[in-house]
Amino acid sequence: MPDRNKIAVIVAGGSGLRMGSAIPKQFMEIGGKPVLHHTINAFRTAYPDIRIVLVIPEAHSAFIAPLLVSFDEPPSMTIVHGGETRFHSVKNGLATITAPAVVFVHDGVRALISPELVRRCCEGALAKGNAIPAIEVKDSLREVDDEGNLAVDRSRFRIIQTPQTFLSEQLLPAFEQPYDPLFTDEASVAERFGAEIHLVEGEERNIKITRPLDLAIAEVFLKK
Ligand SMILES: Nc1ccn([C@@H]2O[C@H](COP(=O)(O)OP(=O)(O)OP(=O)(O)O)[C@@H](O)[C@H]2O)c(=O)n1
Ligand SMILES: C[C@](O)(CO)[C@H](O)COP(=O)(O)O
Repeated sequence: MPDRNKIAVIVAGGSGLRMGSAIPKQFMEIGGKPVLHHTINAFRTAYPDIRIVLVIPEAHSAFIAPLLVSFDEPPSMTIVHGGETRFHSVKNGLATITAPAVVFVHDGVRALISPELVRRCCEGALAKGNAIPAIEVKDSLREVDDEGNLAVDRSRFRIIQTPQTFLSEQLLPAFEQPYDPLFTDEASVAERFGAEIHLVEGEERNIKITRPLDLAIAEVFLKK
């Protein structure tokens, strides 16, 4: 397959209610730089010519300028407004894509991602159409319902991460489907549209910064 454009749709359109911070978590600083700075840098390190599509709520526009000045060399970046749910935010980001590309959809708050994982996902998508990073479950699992709870075999499950990476011709048509609350990630959207999903090895450290404890963990890794 000839060399393809690479586009990272970085979704940061959420409100971060579980973090409970005054500043939205995607703009909080770690090691003197906004969380999104670290996320964007991992993609630029993996592929210096990558195009970044950053999805943020209109209400957070004031945070864009400080983010841009945090880079020595500002990235080539398209800014798009977020939607009501993650699905709608991703859809707004995908609307900017007009030519064939490898598309990474990544949670802006997964700032600990390594450039190696970005490259692994790209190679997987080029080989199989999509690549979804996943890690094994460390804890015991129980299935809970109204009747009680039951131990389940954890080896049958995986924890799913981002960047969920696709050839654009597979991902864009899938996002024309009507929204379903079961669409918690891009793999679920593409699968409903008929795609076979391919997992690649994720990273333990690629956490989604959700609560204050996650921020403390991120500081350990990213503080210089
Ligand atoms: N309408 C939305 C909701 C979420 N996201 C993004 O999807 C990623 C994963 O969501 P999560 O971390 O759960 O973010 P929030 O929705 O901001 O958090 P909370 O549920 O605590 O409010 C985040 O990068 C978030 O900004 C988005 O772009 N648009
Ligand atoms: C996409 C995701 O990060 C994969 O684990 C996750 O599904 C996002 O869920 P959220 O409820 O929107 O945070």
